[in-house]
Amino acid sequence: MAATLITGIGELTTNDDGLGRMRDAALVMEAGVIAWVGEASAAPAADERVDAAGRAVLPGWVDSHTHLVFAGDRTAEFEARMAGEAYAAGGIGVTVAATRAATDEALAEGLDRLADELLRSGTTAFETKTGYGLTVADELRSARIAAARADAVTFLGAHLVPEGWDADAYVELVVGEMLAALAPHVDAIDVFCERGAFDEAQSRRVLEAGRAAGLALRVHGNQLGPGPGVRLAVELGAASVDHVAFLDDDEVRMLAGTWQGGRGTVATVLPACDLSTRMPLAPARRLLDAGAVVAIATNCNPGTSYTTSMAFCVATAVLQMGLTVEEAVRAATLGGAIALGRDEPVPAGSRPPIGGQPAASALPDLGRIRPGARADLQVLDAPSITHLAYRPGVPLVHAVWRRGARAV
Ligand SMILES: N=CN[C@@H](CCC(=O)O)C(=O)O
Ligand SMILES: [Zn+2]
Repeated sequence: MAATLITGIGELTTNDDGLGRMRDAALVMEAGVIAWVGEASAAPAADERVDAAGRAVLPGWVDSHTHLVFAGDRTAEFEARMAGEAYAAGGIGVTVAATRAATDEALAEGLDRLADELLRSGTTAFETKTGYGLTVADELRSARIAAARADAVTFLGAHLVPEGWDADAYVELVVGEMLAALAPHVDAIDVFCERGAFDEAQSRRVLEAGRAAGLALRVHGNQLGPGPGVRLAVELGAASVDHVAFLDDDEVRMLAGTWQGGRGTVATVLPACDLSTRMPLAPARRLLDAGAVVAIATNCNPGTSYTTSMAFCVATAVLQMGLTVEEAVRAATLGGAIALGRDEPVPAGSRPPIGGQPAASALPDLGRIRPGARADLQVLDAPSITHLAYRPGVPLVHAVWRRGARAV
């Protein structure tokens, strides 16, 4: 496979502790991975040479929380919310009905459209969830469709109690027949632990069953108000707890404490969702100050956050959550990779460090620009990552490489 040299990089954000943030840099990609990183003046020869002309280069975004397998539209619900109505978990049911009625082809086309949109906006790896099927057959086809395009797939059968079901009986379906059908196709299990969705005992039942099936754990927690989601995620060693808009000091300390002496639970903040539901912004600044590991993701879904723009989320995290640009970029790249257990290479036949399905072939790490990492990067039409927040809303993506191939 031909080697590509990108030279003339004005500012290179590597997320690598040794390499840091470099000026006048160059890198070489070969066979889908980064082969060399260093000063432009020391760059080796390659088959193809690209001049970045002083632009900034950074890892592609790693969007670790999306819901992209769905049909239907919730514009009216959004309008009502902007007119003052509160978001309620029950809105999920509208998308469930439309998703069940859609053909496989329509669902796959919808996913492809959003995945292409992600790529055009600099996202080179993404997770997506089931959760709009809520029958064994509908969840299974969502997982299969997702697996054809996403880098990681999460089983979210416990998204909402479907109409006509008793909550505890539905949980038994999720942890029984549904989990058995989906486990071979997914990396993780998730539960919406919130008033109007699943309570603490039901959430625990779902997560413990997922863990017994060898899956990594995720929790939608503390989104609409204080609740048991974060404590449960920490107690059970979840890979991530997502939303975290309502956290007390103990919960912040608890999340930070999970990183003392090993892998912990990533706090994934979803700034576009907080804005679109008119909820308080998650306390990302407090989390970082306490020593927690934070990821930023879009939570792209038709109800609470219909955006694929990680750049928008990064700008919001800087302008409204108090992160520096460097912290926000790290959370939206390496933070996402950590949440997905992909921040280190995964040898063939072994599981990613957070659990999940054994990798069929070796998987290079995501979220960093360093030798051996997957060659996923974006070139900005700007001299520095600072422009992501300094010029909010401006489409700054100049070029994208994914697995070493030019994608944009
Ligand atoms: N909170 C639960 N699930 C989604 C919302 C899904 C929907 O409203 O369709 C979320 O992450 O915000
Ligand atoms: Zn979500």
